[in-house]
Amino acid sequence: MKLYRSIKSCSKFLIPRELFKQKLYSSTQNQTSKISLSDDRPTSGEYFVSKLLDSLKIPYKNQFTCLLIRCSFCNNTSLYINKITGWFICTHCLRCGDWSIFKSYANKHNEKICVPTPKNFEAVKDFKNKADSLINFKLLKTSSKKSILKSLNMEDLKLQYLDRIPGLYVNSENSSLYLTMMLDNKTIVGYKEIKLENSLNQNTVPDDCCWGIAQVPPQIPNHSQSAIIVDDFKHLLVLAGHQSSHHIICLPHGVRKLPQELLPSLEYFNRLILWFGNDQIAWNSARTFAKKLVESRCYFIRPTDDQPSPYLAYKLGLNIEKILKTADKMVHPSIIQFSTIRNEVFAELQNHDKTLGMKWTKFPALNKIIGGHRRGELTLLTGPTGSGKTTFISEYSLDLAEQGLPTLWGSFEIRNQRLAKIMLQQFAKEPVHLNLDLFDNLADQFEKLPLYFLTFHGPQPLNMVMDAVMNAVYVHDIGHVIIDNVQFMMGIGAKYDMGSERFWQQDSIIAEFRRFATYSNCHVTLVMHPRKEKDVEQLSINSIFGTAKATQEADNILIIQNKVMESLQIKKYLQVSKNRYSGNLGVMSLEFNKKSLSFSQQNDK
Ligand SMILES: Nc1ncnc2c1ncn2[C@@H]1O[C@H](COP(=O)(O)OP(=O)(O)OP(=O)(O)O)[C@@H](O)[C@H]1O
Repeated sequence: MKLYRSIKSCSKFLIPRELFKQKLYSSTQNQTSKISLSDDRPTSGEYFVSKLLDSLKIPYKNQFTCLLIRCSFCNNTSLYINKITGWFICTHCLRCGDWSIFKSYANKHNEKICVPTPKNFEAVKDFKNKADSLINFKLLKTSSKKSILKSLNMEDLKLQYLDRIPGLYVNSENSSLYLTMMLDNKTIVGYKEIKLENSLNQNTVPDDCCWGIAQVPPQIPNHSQSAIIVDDFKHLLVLAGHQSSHHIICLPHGVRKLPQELLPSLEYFNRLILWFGNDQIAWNSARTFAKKLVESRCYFIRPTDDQPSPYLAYKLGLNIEKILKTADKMVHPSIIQFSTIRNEVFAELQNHDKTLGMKWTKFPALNKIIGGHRRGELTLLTGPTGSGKTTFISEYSLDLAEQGLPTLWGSFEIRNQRLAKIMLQQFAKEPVHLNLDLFDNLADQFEKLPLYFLTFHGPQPLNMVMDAVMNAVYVHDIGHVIIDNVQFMMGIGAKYDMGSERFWQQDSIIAEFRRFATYSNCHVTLVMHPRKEKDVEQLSINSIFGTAKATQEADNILIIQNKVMESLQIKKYLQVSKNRYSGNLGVMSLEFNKKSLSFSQQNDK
C-alpha cells in the first residue's frame, strides 16, 4: 500500500486543459511556434487566468510568474495565482488550492463553492518543538561562532555579515546548524539542518516539497531587487560572508527541483543571478529553472573552471565580485554572432566529459557508446515483442532517477502497479515477494526517488498526454519522459497494420515529442514496436513501425536484438543504431538476471 502512495499521479496535478490547449495546438499547426513555457510573451495560461479575472472585474498586478490580487478572505493584496497552472496561495492567510477551487470561489454564482483551506505546515510544528533548544547564531559568543566556521572550513568569513542571516540557529551541542525557509519572507514553512561534522549531510524539512526559501538581505542597505540564487547552504554562507549589494537566496531542494509553491517568494526580484555548481546537472537545472522563473530576469554564472560554485571559489581564493560581474543572460536574440555564445562554447569544451551527459551506473558499455544521457534529446527503443523493452527501459530510467533525474513514466501498456513492482524488484536487486519483510523499508527508500507516473492507461488522445507531460515538467522539473509504448498510446496495441491515417497520427506524435524535448530541454524516450517482418532475425532502423519520420527525428535509436545461437539458446544485446551526438555506434550485451529483473551484469561485446 505504502509503495502505491509513492506513485504521484500526475493527472491530479493537471494544468486546466484550457491553459495549455491553445499553446499546444498552435504549435502543432505552426512548425515554428514554441511549445516552450519559457516565452516572455504572455502565455496561454496567463491569458486564461487573466481572462477570468477580467470577466469577474477582479483587479490584478501582473508579476513575473504569478498574477497578484487582493485575497477575499483576509483582504490583503497577497494572493498569488500561478500564470501557468492556475495554482494559488495567499501568503498572508495561507489559503491555497488549484485553479478549479479558485474558479469556484471567485465565481460567486457557482452552486458548489469550494472554500480553500489555510495550509497547515507540519514542518513548522516540528521546528517549534526544536526551537527551545536552539540559539540564534548572532547571539552566540564570538569564540563559538569561530569554531562553527572552522568546522565548515570557512574561518575567513566576516562574522558581522553572517549575523545578518535571518533564521540561522545552532543547537545547544553546537553540532548542527538550522536555517529557516520562509514563504514570501513572512512565514516559516520549513528548515534546513546541517550537521557540522559533515556539512555534506544536509536535510531539508519537508524533503518532498518545501514552499519557501532562505533569504539574506544585502549588507549594503539599498532597495536592490537583485538576488543571487544558490543551491546549497554553504554557498549561501560564503556569499553572505562577503560584502554585497544583492540579496542571497538558497533554494530548499538544491538543483533537484524548484516547486511552483515557492515562486511567489521570488516575485519581488527583477534580477536573479543563478549561481549553481560547476557541473552539467547543475547547469541543466539552471536552464530549466530559468524557464520557470521567466528567463528575461535570469542571469547565469557559466560553469567554467575559473567560475566554480561560490564555496569552491572562496576556497580557491577567487574574486567573488569579479565572478558575479560575468553573469549574463541566457536569452539570445534570434540572430547571434559567435561572441554571444563564446562563453557557453568554452564552458562546454572545458566540461567535455560532463556535456556527454549523465552516466548510467549499471550500463558502462552504454556510456562508452552514447556518452551519457543528455537533456533535450529524443531516444527510440524498439525490439521484438516480449524481448524485454519495458524491463530494460525500466532499469535504464531507474538508474538515472536514482542519481536524481526527475523522471515521468507514461506506461500505456502495463498498469503502474505492475511497472512499480518491476522497478521495486530492480531497485531491491532481488524478488521482493520472497521477502515481504523488506517491503516497508524498501518502499520508504523508493518513495524518495524523483519518479512520477502518468495515471493514463491504454489509448489516450495526444493533447491529453501532452497537457499532463508539460504540466509535470513545469511542476516537478521533469528531465526524462518515457512513453511505453507509442502504439498503445495511439490505441493500435500490438496490431501491426497501419493505414495512412495511423502513419500520420504516429508522425504527429513523434513531431510533438521532438519539439517538446528540444524546447523543454527534457529527454524523451519513446518505446515503439517494430513493424512485422517475417523471417528476419535482426532488426534495423528500417524495422521501426511507421514512416521514416521516427528515425529522422530521433537522436538515438536503441534496438534490443535476439540472436539465436547454435545451441538454440537466445542471446540478447542492445544495438545502438543511431547516435546523433557523437556518431558512435555499437552493441552492449544484455545478460538477464531473473531474480533482479536486471540487464546490468553485462560485458562489452
Ligand atoms: N532476457 C530475458 N530473458 C528472459 N525473460 C526476459 C528477458 N527480458 C525480459 N524478460 C521477461 O519477459 C517478459 C516480457 O518482458 P517485457 O514486458 O519487458 O518485454 P517487451 O518487449 O516490453 O514486451 P512487449 O513487446 O509486449 O511490449 C517479462 O516477464 C520479463 O521479465
